[in-house]
Amino acid sequence: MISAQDICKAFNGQPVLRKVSLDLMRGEVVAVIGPSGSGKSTLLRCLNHLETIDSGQLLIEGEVLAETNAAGVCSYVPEAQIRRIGRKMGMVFQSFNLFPHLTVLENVIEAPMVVKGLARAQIVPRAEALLAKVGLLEKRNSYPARLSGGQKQRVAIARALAMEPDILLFDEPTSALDPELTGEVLRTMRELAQEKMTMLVVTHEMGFAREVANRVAFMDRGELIESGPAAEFFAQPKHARTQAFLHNML
Ligand SMILES: Nc1ncnc2c1ncn2[C@@H]1O[C@H](COP(=O)(O)OP(=O)(O)OP(=O)(O)O)[C@@H](O)[C@H]1O
Repeated sequence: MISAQDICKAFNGQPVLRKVSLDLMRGEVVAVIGPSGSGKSTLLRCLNHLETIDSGQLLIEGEVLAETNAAGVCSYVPEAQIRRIGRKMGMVFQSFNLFPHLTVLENVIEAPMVVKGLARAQIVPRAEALLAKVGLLEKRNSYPARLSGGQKQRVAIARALAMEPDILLFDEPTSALDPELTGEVLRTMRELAQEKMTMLVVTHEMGFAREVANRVAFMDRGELIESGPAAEFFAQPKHARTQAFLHNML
């Protein structure tokens, strides 16, 4: 699980996250929604240590990643620990971030070989099983340039799963896709949710948030305004800012 408490983050003196607190329990799917520029991606990137926080506390699977003392000084655990904790999380980006010079299969086996030191023969069967799971086994020798956006994103999901993470973080996984290709990616994510994969999903897909997420969190201007069970959240948003946002989106 993830526990983020009172996370603050500024870029060039401009606050982007203002005391954001969010918990993600094991097996839970949480969707983070909100207007453009509200800090959703920054929050996700802070959880995955792609950005550092200025203050607050981050716990990943019960282990401290960063904490802030009474004097307000924030410190991270040592680098080796950061890397080990980081491996508990897999990340899927809006822009896929596949290696263009590697085939689909090579993309999936790269990190387990380089980061975990697994032998190729050890990881290939698992990589092939993951590609079969996302419906792309027949593309294993293709290069990313030959795939559609939806296929690329499904490879990116298989690649993240190949590291056997406890938690998957998705940063607007369908935003770069043509509308007709979002369905196949959302279907894969829905299957993962059914298998009780713990997932935090920054998304503009209200349908996904409503149907698949257990909980929805709404961010606006760097603040986490409210969060709650998906059905309740959509039926009875409590805060006026949430109501206005949903009114425009739905
Ligand atoms: N590396 C950075 N340097 C400076 N400013 C940044 C950086 N990353 C994000 N920001 C700023 O932080 C604010 C929040 O950005 P963020 O990408 O987290 O928002 P978001 O809610 O994910 O938006 P979107 O839905 O458009 O992706 C924005 O004003 C953005 O310009």
